[in-house]
Amino acid sequence: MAEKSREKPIEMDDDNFFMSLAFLTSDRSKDPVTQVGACVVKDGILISTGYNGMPWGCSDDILPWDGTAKNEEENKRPYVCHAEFNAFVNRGDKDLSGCTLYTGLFPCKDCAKLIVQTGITTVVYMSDKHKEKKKYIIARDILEKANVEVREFVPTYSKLTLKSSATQNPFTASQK
Ligand SMILES: Nc1nc(=O)n([C@H]2C[C@H](O)[C@@H](COP(=O)(O)O)O2)cc1CO
Ligand SMILES: [Zn+2]
Repeated sequence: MAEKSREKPIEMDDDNFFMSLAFLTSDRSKDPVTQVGACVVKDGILISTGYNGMPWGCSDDILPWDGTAKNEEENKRPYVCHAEFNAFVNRGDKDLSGCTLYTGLFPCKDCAKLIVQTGITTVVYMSDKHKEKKKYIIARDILEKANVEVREFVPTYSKLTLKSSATQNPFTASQK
């Protein structure tokens, strides 16, 4: 009997796996404009995940997400917990020193400070679409000054097609 030929599975490395997980996590966000997901990883093991949303117990429906209200306090932006922030909160009592953070969007300056203070040593991001804005210039500067390694993720895995408004691009990876 002829033996069935088996294709060797393509290896899915840490970067492709954990960024995909960050994007999957982002789908839980109620933000209709920008869904962001993040995960924290130590030595190839998942420590926690987070996505952007209102603080626990605050309804998602009491304030508009779209930034159209006249006063700042009537918009969602100042209230929302960022994906990275929630990933840190969700870690429980685990030590984050030496961890890698995967995030769909480049961290803001407040999350950059948390990254440094928690001892995270590497940040992998998919999009830095707001990089010219001051708060991201400052964020990058904070990470650089604190010697946090920052790198852009370039997908190389063929089996994934994920979409997220974090990048405004379909995340269509292909094996190179
Ligand atoms: N790194 C990030 N993580 C996040 O979770 N967000 C969230 C907060 C908001 O819900 C949404 C849009 O953020 P902003 O562009 O208005 O600020 O994305 C935004 C950024 C960008 O700083
Ligand atoms: Zn942030």
